[in-house]
Amino acid sequence: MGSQSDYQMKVVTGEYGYVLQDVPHLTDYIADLPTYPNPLRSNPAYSVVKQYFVDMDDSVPQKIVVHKDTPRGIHFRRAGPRQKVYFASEEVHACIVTCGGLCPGLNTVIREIVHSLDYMYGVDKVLGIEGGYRGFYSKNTITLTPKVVNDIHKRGGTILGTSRGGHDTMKIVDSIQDRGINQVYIIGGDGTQKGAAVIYEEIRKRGLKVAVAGIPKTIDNDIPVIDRSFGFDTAVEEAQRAINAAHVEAESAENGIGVVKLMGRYSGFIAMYATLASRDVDCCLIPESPFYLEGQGGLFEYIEKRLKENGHMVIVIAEGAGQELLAANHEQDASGNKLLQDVGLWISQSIKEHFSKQGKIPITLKYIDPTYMIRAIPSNASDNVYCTLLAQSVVHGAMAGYTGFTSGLVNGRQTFIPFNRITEVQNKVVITDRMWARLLSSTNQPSFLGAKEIDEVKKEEGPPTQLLDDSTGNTDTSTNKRT
Ligand SMILES: Nc1ncnc2c1ncn2[C@@H]1O[C@H](COP(=O)(O)OP(=O)(O)OP(=O)(O)O)[C@@H](O)[C@H]1O
Ligand SMILES: O=P(O)(O)OC[C@H]1O[C@](O)(CO)[C@@H](O)[C@@H]1O
Ligand SMILES: [Mg+2]
Repeated sequence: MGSQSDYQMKVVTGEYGYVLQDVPHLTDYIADLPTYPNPLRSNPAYSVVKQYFVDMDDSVPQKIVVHKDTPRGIHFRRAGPRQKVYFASEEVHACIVTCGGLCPGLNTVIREIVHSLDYMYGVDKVLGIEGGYRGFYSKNTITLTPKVVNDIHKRGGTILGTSRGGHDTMKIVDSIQDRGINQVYIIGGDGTQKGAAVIYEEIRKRGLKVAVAGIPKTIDNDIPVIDRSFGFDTAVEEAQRAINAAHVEAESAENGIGVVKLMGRYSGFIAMYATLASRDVDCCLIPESPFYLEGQGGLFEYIEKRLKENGHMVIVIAEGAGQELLAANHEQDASGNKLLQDVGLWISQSIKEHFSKQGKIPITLKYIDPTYMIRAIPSNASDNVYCTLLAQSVVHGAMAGYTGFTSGLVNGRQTFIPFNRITEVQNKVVITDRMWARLLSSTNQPSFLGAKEIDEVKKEEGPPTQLLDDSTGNTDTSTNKRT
Protein backbone atom coordinates (compact mmCIF):
# COMPACT_ATOMS: atom_id res chain seq x y z
CA MET A 1 0.00 0.00 0.00
CA GLY A 2 1.16 3.55 -0.40
CA SER A 3 -0.34 5.52 -3.23
CA GLN A 4 1.24 8.96 -3.06
CA SER A 5 -0.92 12.00 -3.33
CA ASP A 6 0.28 15.08 -5.23
CA TYR A 7 -2.43 17.14 -3.64
CA GLN A 8 -2.06 20.88 -4.28
CA MET A 9 -3.47 22.92 -1.46
CA LYS A 10 -5.48 26.06 -2.28
CA VAL A 11 -4.15 28.84 -0.10
CA VAL A 12 -5.64 32.31 0.22
CA THR A 13 -3.81 34.99 2.17
CA GLY A 14 -5.17 38.16 3.72
CA GLU A 15 -4.21 41.01 5.97
CA TYR A 16 -2.36 40.61 9.27
CA GLY A 17 -0.98 37.17 8.41
CA TYR A 18 -4.38 35.63 7.60
CA VAL A 19 -4.02 32.29 5.75
CA LEU A 20 -6.98 30.25 4.50
CA GLN A 21 -6.08 26.62 3.73
CA ASP A 22 -9.00 26.17 1.39
CA VAL A 23 -10.52 23.02 -0.10
CA PRO A 24 -10.93 22.32 -3.83
CA HIS A 25 -14.16 23.03 -5.68
CA LEU A 26 -15.61 21.37 -8.80
CA THR A 27 -15.37 24.72 -10.59
CA ASP A 28 -11.57 24.61 -10.16
CA TYR A 29 -11.46 22.14 -13.05
CA ILE A 30 -14.89 22.18 -14.70
CA ALA A 31 -16.01 25.41 -16.40
CA ASP A 32 -19.56 26.76 -16.59
CA LEU A 33 -21.20 24.45 -14.08
CA PRO A 34 -24.86 25.34 -13.55
CA THR A 35 -25.97 26.31 -10.04
CA TYR A 36 -29.32 25.94 -8.30
CA PRO A 37 -30.88 27.70 -5.32
CA ASN A 38 -30.34 25.64 -2.17
CA PRO A 39 -33.50 23.58 -1.51
CA LEU A 40 -33.03 24.32 2.22
CA ARG A 41 -34.56 27.75 1.51
CA SER A 42 -37.96 26.16 1.78
CA ASN A 43 -37.08 23.61 4.48
CA PRO A 44 -39.14 24.28 7.63
CA ALA A 45 -36.22 23.19 9.84
CA TYR A 46 -34.11 26.02 8.47
CA SER A 47 -36.73 28.74 8.10
CA VAL A 48 -36.38 29.59 11.81
CA VAL A 49 -32.60 29.98 11.64
CA LYS A 50 -31.55 33.65 11.63
CA GLN A 51 -28.76 33.24 9.11
CA TYR A 52 -29.09 29.80 7.69
CA PHE A 53 -26.56 30.01 4.87
CA VAL A 54 -22.94 30.27 5.78
CA ASP A 55 -21.27 33.44 4.55
CA MET A 56 -18.75 32.63 1.81
CA ASP A 57 -16.07 34.48 3.76
CA ASP A 58 -16.58 32.66 7.07
CA SER A 59 -13.50 30.81 8.24
CA VAL A 60 -12.35 29.24 11.49
CA PRO A 61 -8.91 29.90 13.03
CA GLN A 62 -6.76 26.91 13.87
CA LYS A 63 -5.21 28.63 16.87
CA ILE A 64 -7.42 30.47 19.27
CA VAL A 65 -4.90 31.56 21.86
CA VAL A 66 -3.38 34.75 20.53
CA HIS A 67 -1.41 37.76 21.62
CA LYS A 68 -2.10 41.32 20.53
CA ASP A 69 0.63 41.23 17.90
CA THR A 70 0.14 37.61 16.76
CA PRO A 71 -0.43 37.08 13.02
CA ARG A 72 -3.95 35.77 12.36
CA GLY A 73 -2.56 32.44 11.17
CA ILE A 74 -4.11 29.40 9.52
CA HIS A 75 -7.87 29.23 8.97
CA PHE A 76 -10.22 26.64 7.53
CA ARG A 77 -13.40 27.21 5.57
CA ARG A 78 -16.45 27.08 7.82
CA ALA A 79 -18.76 24.17 7.04
CA GLY A 80 -22.49 24.55 6.53
CA PRO A 81 -25.12 25.10 3.83
CA ARG A 82 -24.43 27.53 0.98
CA GLN A 83 -26.91 29.75 -0.94
CA LYS A 84 -26.15 27.99 -4.22
CA VAL A 85 -25.72 24.28 -4.85
CA TYR A 86 -23.97 22.67 -7.80
CA PHE A 87 -26.19 19.57 -8.04
CA ALA A 88 -29.90 19.37 -8.80
CA SER A 89 -31.47 16.97 -6.28
CA GLU A 90 -32.63 14.47 -8.92
CA GLU A 91 -29.18 14.47 -10.52
CA VAL A 92 -27.35 13.23 -7.40
CA HIS A 93 -26.23 9.62 -7.21
CA ALA A 94 -24.28 9.24 -3.97
CA CYS A 95 -22.34 6.37 -2.45
CA ILE A 96 -20.94 5.69 1.02
CA VAL A 97 -18.03 3.43 1.96
CA THR A 98 -16.44 2.58 5.32
CA CYS A 99 -12.77 1.47 5.52
CA GLY A 100 -10.18 0.54 8.17
CA GLY A 101 -10.86 -0.66 11.72
CA LEU A 102 -14.20 -0.46 13.48
CA CYS A 103 -15.09 2.58 15.53
CA PRO A 104 -18.24 3.47 17.49
CA GLY A 105 -20.40 5.83 15.41
CA LEU A 106 -19.81 4.44 11.91
CA ASN A 107 -23.47 3.49 11.56
CA THR A 108 -24.59 6.86 12.90
CA VAL A 109 -22.53 8.67 10.24
CA ILE A 110 -23.97 6.40 7.51
CA ARG A 111 -27.51 7.00 8.79
CA GLU A 112 -27.09 10.74 9.00
CA ILE A 113 -25.58 11.07 5.51
CA VAL A 114 -28.55 9.19 4.04
CA HIS A 115 -31.03 11.21 6.09
CA SER A 116 -29.35 14.54 5.32
CA LEU A 117 -29.24 13.85 1.61
CA ASP A 118 -32.91 12.94 1.56
CA TYR A 119 -34.48 15.27 4.13
CA MET A 120 -32.39 18.34 3.39
CA TYR A 121 -31.68 18.01 -0.32
CA GLY A 122 -34.33 15.62 -1.67
CA VAL A 123 -31.69 13.11 -2.82
CA ASP A 124 -32.99 9.54 -2.94
CA LYS A 125 -30.26 7.69 -4.85
CA VAL A 126 -27.68 6.51 -2.30
CA LEU A 127 -25.61 3.35 -2.66
CA GLY A 128 -23.73 1.58 0.12
CA ILE A 129 -20.43 0.06 -1.03
CA GLU A 130 -19.84 -3.17 0.85
CA GLY A 131 -16.56 -4.23 2.46
CA GLY A 132 -14.36 -1.13 2.19
CA TYR A 133 -12.43 0.11 -0.85
CA ARG A 134 -12.24 -3.26 -2.55
CA GLY A 135 -16.05 -3.37 -2.50
CA PHE A 136 -16.11 -0.78 -5.33
CA TYR A 137 -14.88 -3.39 -7.77
CA SER A 138 -15.50 -6.76 -6.14
CA LYS A 139 -18.75 -6.68 -4.21
CA ASN A 140 -22.43 -5.93 -4.46
CA THR A 141 -23.92 -2.63 -3.37
CA ILE A 142 -26.80 -1.92 -1.00
CA THR A 143 -29.49 0.65 -1.71
CA LEU A 144 -29.61 3.00 1.25
CA THR A 145 -32.87 4.72 2.05
CA PRO A 146 -33.88 6.58 5.24
CA LYS A 147 -36.01 3.55 6.11
CA VAL A 148 -33.17 1.03 5.65
CA VAL A 149 -30.81 3.04 7.88
CA ASN A 150 -33.35 4.28 10.39
CA ASP A 151 -32.28 2.15 13.36
CA ILE A 152 -28.68 1.37 12.54
CA HIS A 153 -27.18 3.93 14.94
CA LYS A 154 -28.21 1.66 17.79
CA ARG A 155 -25.85 -1.04 16.53
CA GLY A 156 -22.07 -1.21 16.71
CA GLY A 157 -19.85 -1.88 13.69
CA THR A 158 -20.78 -0.78 10.19
CA ILE A 159 -23.71 -2.18 8.24
CA LEU A 160 -21.58 -1.79 5.10
CA GLY A 161 -18.68 -3.89 6.37
CA THR A 162 -15.09 -2.69 6.21
CA SER A 163 -11.63 -3.95 5.24
CA ARG A 164 -7.95 -3.16 5.14
CA GLY A 165 -5.93 -3.20 1.89
CA GLY A 166 -7.50 -3.49 -1.56
CA HIS A 167 -7.18 0.16 -2.60
CA ASP A 168 -6.91 0.12 -6.39
CA THR A 169 -7.39 3.72 -7.52
CA MET A 170 -8.09 3.01 -11.20
CA LYS A 171 -10.59 0.25 -10.50
CA ILE A 172 -12.35 2.34 -7.86
CA VAL A 173 -12.66 5.40 -10.11
CA ASP A 174 -13.75 3.20 -13.06
CA SER A 175 -16.48 1.79 -10.82
CA ILE A 176 -17.56 5.31 -9.73
CA GLN A 177 -17.67 6.40 -13.39
CA ASP A 178 -19.45 3.27 -14.66
CA ARG A 179 -22.15 3.47 -12.01
CA GLY A 180 -22.73 7.18 -12.65
CA ILE A 181 -21.92 8.07 -9.04
CA ASN A 182 -21.34 11.82 -8.53
CA GLN A 183 -20.95 12.15 -4.72
CA VAL A 184 -18.59 9.83 -2.85
CA TYR A 185 -18.63 9.79 0.96
CA ILE A 186 -15.61 7.98 2.40
CA ILE A 187 -15.52 7.20 6.13
CA GLY A 188 -12.18 6.03 7.54
CA GLY A 189 -8.90 6.77 9.28
CA ASP A 190 -5.61 8.22 8.06
CA GLY A 191 -5.04 5.40 5.54
CA THR A 192 -8.57 5.78 4.18
CA GLN A 193 -8.19 9.54 3.81
CA LYS A 194 -4.90 9.06 1.90
CA GLY A 195 -6.84 6.70 -0.36
CA ALA A 196 -9.62 9.30 -0.71
CA ALA A 197 -7.06 11.95 -1.72
CA VAL A 198 -5.78 9.83 -4.62
CA ILE A 199 -9.34 8.96 -5.70
CA TYR A 200 -10.10 12.71 -5.77
CA GLU A 201 -6.99 13.39 -7.85
CA GLU A 202 -7.85 10.69 -10.39
CA ILE A 203 -11.42 12.01 -10.63
CA ARG A 204 -10.07 15.50 -11.19
CA LYS A 205 -7.65 14.22 -13.83
CA ARG A 206 -10.56 12.61 -15.68
CA GLY A 207 -12.53 15.87 -15.38
CA LEU A 208 -15.52 14.18 -13.74
CA LYS A 209 -18.24 16.10 -11.92
CA VAL A 210 -17.87 13.95 -8.80
CA ALA A 211 -17.54 15.40 -5.29
CA VAL A 212 -15.28 13.39 -2.96
CA ALA A 213 -15.83 13.94 0.76
CA GLY A 214 -13.98 12.21 3.58
CA ILE A 215 -15.24 11.76 7.12
CA PRO A 216 -12.27 11.21 9.45
CA LYS A 217 -12.65 8.14 11.65
CA THR A 218 -10.16 6.93 14.19
CA ILE A 219 -10.91 5.56 17.59
CA ASP A 220 -7.29 6.32 18.57
CA ASN A 221 -7.90 10.05 18.02
CA ASP A 222 -4.67 10.21 16.02
CA ILE A 223 -5.95 12.56 13.29
CA PRO A 224 -4.44 16.05 13.57
CA VAL A 225 -6.13 19.47 13.26
CA ILE A 226 -9.59 18.39 14.45
CA ASP A 227 -10.69 18.75 18.08
CA ARG A 228 -11.37 15.03 18.36
CA SER A 229 -12.49 12.15 16.20
CA PHE A 230 -15.90 10.53 16.54
CA GLY A 231 -15.95 7.35 18.62
CA PHE A 232 -13.15 8.58 20.87
CA ASP A 233 -15.47 9.81 23.60
CA THR A 234 -17.36 6.50 23.54
CA ALA A 235 -14.08 4.57 23.73
CA VAL A 236 -12.92 6.57 26.76
CA GLU A 237 -16.27 5.98 28.45
CA GLU A 238 -16.33 2.25 27.71
CA ALA A 239 -12.71 1.87 28.85
CA GLN A 240 -13.91 2.90 32.32
CA ARG A 241 -15.68 -0.44 32.62
CA ALA A 242 -12.47 -2.36 32.01
CA ILE A 243 -10.51 -0.14 34.40
CA ASN A 244 -13.20 -0.51 37.00
CA ALA A 245 -13.10 -4.32 36.68
CA ALA A 246 -9.31 -4.27 36.97
CA HIS A 247 -9.61 -2.10 40.07
CA VAL A 248 -12.19 -4.37 41.71
CA GLU A 249 -9.99 -7.42 41.03
CA ALA A 250 -6.86 -5.69 42.30
CA GLU A 251 -8.51 -4.30 45.42
CA SER A 252 -9.93 -7.67 46.36
CA ALA A 253 -6.57 -9.47 46.37
CA GLU A 254 -3.51 -9.01 48.54
CA ASN A 255 -1.01 -7.04 46.50
CA GLY A 256 -3.40 -7.18 43.59
CA ILE A 257 -2.37 -5.65 40.27
CA GLY A 258 -4.85 -4.96 37.48
CA VAL A 259 -3.42 -4.38 34.01
CA VAL A 260 -5.64 -2.97 31.24
CA LYS A 261 -4.48 -2.66 27.64
CA LEU A 262 -6.26 0.05 25.65
CA MET A 263 -6.13 0.95 21.97
CA GLY A 264 -3.63 3.44 20.65
CA ARG A 265 -1.16 2.23 18.08
CA TYR A 266 0.88 5.42 17.91
CA SER A 267 -1.07 7.80 20.14
CA GLY A 268 -1.97 7.31 23.77
CA PHE A 269 -5.08 9.51 23.91
CA ILE A 270 -7.54 6.79 24.92
CA ALA A 271 -5.22 5.60 27.71
CA MET A 272 -4.53 9.16 28.87
CA TYR A 273 -8.16 10.32 28.97
CA ALA A 274 -9.45 7.02 30.37
CA THR A 275 -6.88 7.30 33.15
CA LEU A 276 -7.77 10.90 33.91
CA ALA A 277 -11.48 10.06 33.92
CA SER A 278 -11.17 6.98 36.11
CA ARG A 279 -8.97 8.13 39.01
CA ASP A 280 -8.41 4.46 39.90
CA VAL A 281 -5.30 4.21 37.75
CA ASP A 282 -1.86 4.36 39.38
CA CYS A 283 0.18 4.26 36.21
CA CYS A 284 -0.55 5.06 32.56
CA LEU A 285 1.92 4.04 29.87
CA ILE A 286 1.65 5.47 26.35
CA PRO A 287 3.70 5.21 23.13
CA GLU A 288 4.83 8.83 23.35
CA SER A 289 6.43 8.45 26.77
CA PRO A 290 9.25 5.92 27.02
CA PHE A 291 9.55 3.87 30.21
CA TYR A 292 11.78 1.16 31.63
CA LEU A 293 11.22 -1.71 34.04
CA GLU A 294 14.31 -2.38 36.14
CA GLY A 295 16.35 -0.23 38.50
CA GLN A 296 15.96 3.12 40.16
CA GLY A 297 13.02 5.13 38.86
CA GLY A 298 11.77 2.16 36.84
CA LEU A 299 8.29 0.63 36.72
CA PHE A 300 9.07 -2.29 39.09
CA GLU A 301 10.30 0.09 41.76
CA TYR A 302 7.13 2.17 41.43
CA ILE A 303 4.89 -0.92 41.61
CA GLU A 304 6.62 -2.04 44.79
CA LYS A 305 6.15 1.41 46.31
CA ARG A 306 2.43 1.57 45.40
CA LEU A 307 1.77 -1.93 46.73
CA LYS A 308 3.43 -1.02 50.03
CA GLU A 309 1.41 2.21 50.27
CA ASN A 310 -1.92 0.98 48.98
CA GLY A 311 -1.98 -2.82 48.83
CA HIS A 312 -3.09 -2.83 45.19
CA MET A 313 -2.61 -0.94 41.93
CA VAL A 314 -3.99 -0.49 38.41
CA ILE A 315 -1.85 -0.03 35.30
CA VAL A 316 -3.24 1.18 31.98
CA ILE A 317 -1.07 0.56 28.96
CA ALA A 318 -1.72 1.72 25.39
CA GLU A 319 -1.10 -0.97 22.77
CA GLY A 320 1.77 0.96 21.18
CA ALA A 321 3.58 1.73 24.45
CA GLY A 322 7.02 0.27 25.09
CA GLN A 323 7.20 -1.52 21.72
CA GLU A 324 10.93 -0.76 21.63
CA LEU A 325 11.35 -3.00 24.69
CA LEU A 326 9.81 -6.02 22.93
CA ALA A 327 11.33 -8.18 20.21
CA ALA A 328 10.87 -6.46 16.82
CA ASN A 329 8.03 -7.68 14.60
CA HIS A 330 8.27 -6.85 10.90
CA GLU A 331 4.83 -8.13 9.93
CA GLN A 332 2.25 -5.78 8.43
CA ASP A 333 -1.51 -5.86 7.96
CA ALA A 334 -3.15 -5.73 4.52
CA SER A 335 -2.99 -1.90 4.53
CA GLY A 336 0.71 -1.85 5.34
CA ASN A 337 0.31 -0.93 9.01
CA LYS A 338 2.97 -2.43 11.26
CA LEU A 339 1.59 -5.26 13.40
CA LEU A 340 2.39 -4.67 17.05
CA GLN A 341 3.42 -7.16 19.71
CA ASP A 342 0.95 -7.66 22.57
CA VAL A 343 2.46 -5.28 25.10
CA GLY A 344 -0.24 -6.06 27.66
CA LEU A 345 0.69 -9.73 27.82
CA TRP A 346 4.37 -8.87 27.82
CA ILE A 347 4.16 -6.41 30.68
CA SER A 348 1.93 -8.72 32.73
CA GLN A 349 4.40 -11.55 32.24
CA SER A 350 7.39 -9.33 33.06
CA ILE A 351 5.76 -8.07 36.29
CA LYS A 352 4.87 -11.63 37.35
CA GLU A 353 8.39 -12.86 36.68
CA HIS A 354 9.93 -9.97 38.57
CA PHE A 355 7.77 -10.41 41.67
CA SER A 356 8.14 -14.19 41.71
CA LYS A 357 11.85 -13.74 42.49
CA GLN A 358 12.98 -14.60 45.99
CA GLY A 359 12.51 -11.86 48.56
CA LYS A 360 9.94 -10.00 46.46
CA ILE A 361 6.30 -9.34 47.44
CA PRO A 362 3.92 -12.08 46.26
CA ILE A 363 1.41 -10.50 43.88
CA THR A 364 -1.87 -11.43 42.15
CA LEU A 365 -2.12 -9.98 38.64
CA LYS A 366 -5.17 -9.87 36.38
CA TYR A 367 -4.85 -8.73 32.77
CA ILE A 368 -7.79 -7.31 30.82
CA ASP A 369 -7.76 -6.54 27.08
CA PRO A 370 -11.12 -4.91 26.20
CA THR A 371 -10.00 -3.71 22.71
CA TYR A 372 -12.64 -5.36 20.53
CA MET A 373 -15.38 -4.97 23.14
CA ILE A 374 -14.77 -1.22 23.08
CA ARG A 375 -14.58 -0.97 19.30
CA ALA A 376 -17.77 -2.90 18.75
CA ILE A 377 -20.22 -0.83 20.79
CA PRO A 378 -22.58 1.82 19.39
CA SER A 379 -21.57 5.45 19.94
CA ASN A 380 -22.62 7.33 23.05
CA ALA A 381 -24.80 10.44 23.09
CA SER A 382 -22.02 12.97 22.58
CA ASP A 383 -20.48 11.00 19.70
CA ASN A 384 -23.92 10.59 18.12
CA VAL A 385 -24.33 14.36 18.08
CA TYR A 386 -20.84 14.77 16.61
CA CYS A 387 -21.56 12.13 13.93
CA THR A 388 -24.67 14.08 12.96
CA LEU A 389 -22.68 17.32 12.63
CA LEU A 390 -20.04 15.57 10.52
CA ALA A 391 -22.58 13.92 8.23
CA GLN A 392 -24.58 17.11 7.71
CA SER A 393 -21.39 19.09 7.07
CA VAL A 394 -20.06 16.78 4.36
CA VAL A 395 -23.46 16.68 2.65
CA HIS A 396 -23.69 20.51 2.68
CA GLY A 397 -20.11 20.63 1.33
CA ALA A 398 -20.62 18.15 -1.51
CA MET A 399 -23.93 19.76 -2.55
CA ALA A 400 -22.15 23.13 -2.61
CA GLY A 401 -19.61 21.69 -5.06
CA TYR A 402 -16.66 21.30 -2.69
CA THR A 403 -14.55 18.21 -3.26
CA GLY A 404 -11.31 16.67 -2.02
CA PHE A 405 -12.17 17.65 1.54
CA THR A 406 -12.86 16.25 4.97
CA SER A 407 -14.85 17.81 7.75
CA GLY A 408 -14.29 18.11 11.46
CA LEU A 409 -14.59 20.29 14.50
CA VAL A 410 -11.85 22.88 14.86
CA ASN A 411 -12.11 24.85 18.07
CA GLY A 412 -15.75 23.83 18.34
CA ARG A 413 -16.81 24.82 14.79
CA GLN A 414 -17.46 22.50 11.88
CA THR A 415 -14.96 23.10 9.07
CA PHE A 416 -13.93 21.83 5.64
CA ILE A 417 -10.30 20.70 5.74
CA PRO A 418 -8.03 19.74 2.82
CA PHE A 419 -7.06 16.04 2.85
CA ASN A 420 -3.32 16.63 3.18
CA ARG A 421 -3.74 18.53 6.44
CA ILE A 422 -5.15 15.47 8.19
CA THR A 423 -2.90 12.85 6.60
CA GLU A 424 0.54 14.47 6.67
CA VAL A 425 1.19 13.88 10.37
CA GLN A 426 -0.33 11.88 13.19
CA ASN A 427 -1.86 13.50 16.22
CA LYS A 428 0.09 12.49 19.31
CA VAL A 429 0.08 13.21 23.00
CA VAL A 430 2.69 15.91 23.56
CA ILE A 431 4.41 14.85 26.75
CA THR A 432 5.90 18.27 27.35
CA ASP A 433 2.42 19.81 27.37
CA ARG A 434 0.13 20.39 30.30
CA MET A 435 -2.29 17.53 29.75
CA TRP A 436 0.38 14.89 30.30
CA ALA A 437 1.62 16.84 33.33
CA ARG A 438 -1.95 16.79 34.64
CA LEU A 439 -2.01 13.04 34.25
CA LEU A 440 1.32 12.60 36.00
CA SER A 441 0.12 14.67 38.90
CA SER A 442 -3.18 12.81 39.03
CA THR A 443 -1.64 9.30 39.12
CA ASN A 444 1.51 10.44 40.92
CA GLN A 445 3.51 8.05 38.72
CA PRO A 446 7.14 8.74 37.78
CA SER A 447 7.72 10.30 34.35
CA PHE A 448 10.44 7.68 33.67
CA LEU A 449 12.45 10.47 32.08
CA GLY A 450 15.80 11.76 33.30
CA ALA A 451 16.87 15.39 32.81
CA LYS A 452 18.75 14.37 29.63
CA GLU A 453 15.69 12.67 28.08
CA ILE A 454 13.44 15.60 28.97
CA ASP A 455 15.85 17.92 27.14
CA GLU A 456 15.84 15.62 24.11
CA VAL A 457 12.02 15.39 24.04
CA LYS A 458 11.76 19.17 24.27
CA LYS A 459 14.23 19.57 21.40
CA GLU A 460 12.38 16.99 19.24
CA GLU A 461 9.09 18.79 19.74
CA GLY A 462 10.58 22.16 18.92
CA PRO A 463 10.90 25.22 21.07
CA PRO A 464 8.00 25.78 23.45
CA THR A 465 5.68 28.43 22.11
CA GLN A 466 3.12 30.07 24.25
CA LEU A 467 0.78 30.34 21.33
CA LEU A 468 0.47 26.59 21.08
CA ASP A 469 -0.04 26.41 24.75
CA ASP A 470 -3.64 26.56 25.87
CA SER A 471 -3.71 28.19 29.24
CA THR A 472 -7.48 27.91 29.57
CA GLY A 473 -7.28 24.86 31.79
CA ASN A 474 -9.43 22.95 29.31
CA THR A 475 -9.76 19.34 30.45
CA ASP A 476 -12.61 18.38 28.18
CA THR A 477 -12.14 15.10 26.23
CA SER A 478 -13.16 17.03 23.15
CA THR A 479 -9.74 18.58 22.87
CA ASN A 480 -6.66 16.90 21.58
CA LYS A 481 -4.72 20.02 20.92
CA ARG A 482 -1.81 21.12 22.98
CA THR A 483 -3.11 22.01 26.38
N1 LIG B 1 -1.33 5.59 1.19
C1 LIG B 1 -2.48 5.02 0.80
N2 LIG B 1 -2.93 5.18 -0.45
C2 LIG B 1 -4.11 4.64 -0.85
N3 LIG B 1 -4.87 3.87 -0.06
C3 LIG B 1 -4.48 3.65 1.18
C4 LIG B 1 -3.27 4.21 1.70
N4 LIG B 1 -3.13 3.81 2.99
C5 LIG B 1 -4.21 3.05 3.26
N5 LIG B 1 -5.03 2.95 2.20
C6 LIG B 1 -6.30 2.19 2.12
O1 LIG B 1 -7.22 2.73 3.06
C7 LIG B 1 -7.95 1.68 3.67
C8 LIG B 1 -7.88 1.80 5.17
O2 LIG B 1 -6.53 1.92 5.61
P1 LIG B 1 -6.06 1.41 7.05
O3 LIG B 1 -6.32 -0.05 7.16
O4 LIG B 1 -4.69 1.89 7.26
O5 LIG B 1 -7.09 2.04 8.07
P2 LIG B 1 -7.35 3.53 8.46
O6 LIG B 1 -8.23 4.17 7.47
O7 LIG B 1 -6.06 4.22 8.72
O8 LIG B 1 -8.19 3.33 9.78
P3 LIG B 1 -7.67 2.89 11.24
O9 LIG B 1 -6.18 2.85 11.21
O10 LIG B 1 -8.20 3.94 12.14
O11 LIG B 1 -8.29 1.59 11.47
C9 LIG B 1 -7.42 0.37 3.16
O12 LIG B 1 -8.33 -0.15 2.22
C10 LIG B 1 -6.09 0.74 2.53
O13 LIG B 1 -5.81 -0.05 1.40
O1 LIG C 1 -7.23 -5.75 14.64
P1 LIG C 1 -7.41 -4.74 13.59
O2 LIG C 1 -8.76 -4.68 13.00
O3 LIG C 1 -6.37 -4.76 12.53
O4 LIG C 1 -7.28 -3.32 14.26
C1 LIG C 1 -6.39 -3.00 15.26
C2 LIG C 1 -6.08 -1.53 15.24
O5 LIG C 1 -7.16 -0.74 14.87
C3 LIG C 1 -7.26 0.37 15.74
O6 LIG C 1 -8.37 0.14 16.57
C4 LIG C 1 -7.45 1.64 14.96
O7 LIG C 1 -8.60 1.54 14.19
C5 LIG C 1 -5.99 0.38 16.55
O8 LIG C 1 -6.14 0.94 17.79
C6 LIG C 1 -5.63 -1.06 16.54
O9 LIG C 1 -4.26 -1.22 16.60
MG1 LIG D 1 -4.79 4.22 10.44
